Amino acid sequence: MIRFEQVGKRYPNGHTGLVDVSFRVHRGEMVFVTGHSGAGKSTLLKLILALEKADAGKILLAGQDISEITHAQIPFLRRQIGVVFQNHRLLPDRSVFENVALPLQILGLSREQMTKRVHAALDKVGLLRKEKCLPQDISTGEQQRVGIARAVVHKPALLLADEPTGNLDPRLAAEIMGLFEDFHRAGTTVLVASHDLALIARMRHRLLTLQRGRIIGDGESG
Ligand SMILES: Nc1ncnc2c1ncn2[C@@H]1O[C@H](COP(=O)(O)OP(=O)(O)OP(=O)(O)O)[C@@H](O)[C@H]1O
Repeated sequence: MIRFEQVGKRYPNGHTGLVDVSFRVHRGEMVFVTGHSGAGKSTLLKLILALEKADAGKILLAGQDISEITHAQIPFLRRQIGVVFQNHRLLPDRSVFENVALPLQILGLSREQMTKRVHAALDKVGLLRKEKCLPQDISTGEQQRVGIARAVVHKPALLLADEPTGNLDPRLAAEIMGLFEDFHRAGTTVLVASHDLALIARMRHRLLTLQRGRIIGDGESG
């Protein structure tokens, strides 16, 4: 599903993003990426999303070489991917339903199909009964679950998350990670960047460890 071959990324200010990074993630795998602040976790995710461009090596996503992707191809690439951020970035003046429906609007679905998909996604994260609420009227953990519903509503083959449990207490963090495991079990490829080693260790999935832009470990997390 994802293949990095000797990928390097240096930012224009001279900061090292990634150095000689090679790995493969198979379809349906769940993988954690960890490392200290500045180790390159976000850079790795941004390269997969074509938000940044690698300046060495090759990146393949579902067989497509995205190191050479054109602007016109980027929307098609992103349709295969769902993204969850730490601060979920919900639109404050739109209801839970409308926030989750956003990624579907460009797909040209009928109102009926759209409602069905949004309800299915909200159901998966246990929030069907909150669909009419505004983000400010639900808890932080619920807001993060809305962010996850929005990331999966278009049924992406790949789910990426950047510190998705960053500002949640340990119980909520475990609950959110449990949701990622549910999507993994249902066949989605899941890549989660996190520095919450205690939580990762309890979950037993593959763990890639980055240090100063290099992969220094690739093994089981538990
Ligand atoms: N847009 C940018 N411009 C310049 N340098 C950047 C940019 N983004 C990241 N960097 C640098 O690249 C390196 C890797 O950063 P990255 O954000 O990938 O790390 P991270 O592991 O995600 O860190 P954190 O856990 O703090 O989010 C750091 O030295 C950082 O300062």
